[in-house]
Amino acid sequence: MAGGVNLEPQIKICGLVNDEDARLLVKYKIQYAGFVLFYPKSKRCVSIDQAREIMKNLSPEIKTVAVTVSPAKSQIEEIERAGFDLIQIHGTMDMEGLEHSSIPILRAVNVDTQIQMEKFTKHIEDKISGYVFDGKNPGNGEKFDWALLDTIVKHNKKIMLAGGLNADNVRRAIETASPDIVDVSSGVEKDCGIGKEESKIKAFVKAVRNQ
Ligand SMILES: O=C(O)c1ccccc1NCC(=O)[C@H](O)[C@H](O)COP(=O)(O)O
Repeated sequence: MAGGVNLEPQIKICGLVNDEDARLLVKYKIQYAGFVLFYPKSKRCVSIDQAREIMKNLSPEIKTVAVTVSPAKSQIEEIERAGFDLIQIHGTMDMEGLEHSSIPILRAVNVDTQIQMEKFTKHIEDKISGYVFDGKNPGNGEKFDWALLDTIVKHNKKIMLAGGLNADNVRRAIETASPDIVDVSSGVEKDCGIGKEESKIKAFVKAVRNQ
């Protein structure tokens, strides 16, 4: 990646569905907690009320991320009112909704064979605190070619790497792409697919922190 090497990125665990998931994030000192909202097609989708209950188990230093797909203005407002730290946006950006919001944005870029960065007005650009580079279909455990991130210029934005990461491949991903944050969901999930598995989180954290 143009602009620096980060061999011990922060960690985001995405798709929390219950209190136990949240307690594991505290135990393993994970920095970001993601909640999939307003997207019933996802098995990890929770309501804002459920997310707020789960969040009570997090420690204050963990940043909460509302993960959305093409959120409407009213949904952006609801997310802001609920007190999330960041909104992660896949799909389309409702410029009017975002113009009037002050919640920092993580813009998701779902990568297929190349990375094409969007252009935004300065007002929106200033609200984007980082980019989440993810596989083509988010939350499906799909990787993309991490070396594509080599061409990205950071412009003071956080670079988050997602898509098919797990304890076995995350160190290689870090060494290839040197992201600021690594983001995982399927790779630390229980075999039944609902909720996070402690042994997988432990192994993931060990690999990221090179312990
Ligand atoms: O997780 C979902 O089901 C989901 C649905 C719609 C939009 C985004 C979604 N998840 C976003 C993410 O959490 C990241 O894509 C994720 O951390 C990477 O997922 P995975 O490849 O399963 O590790």
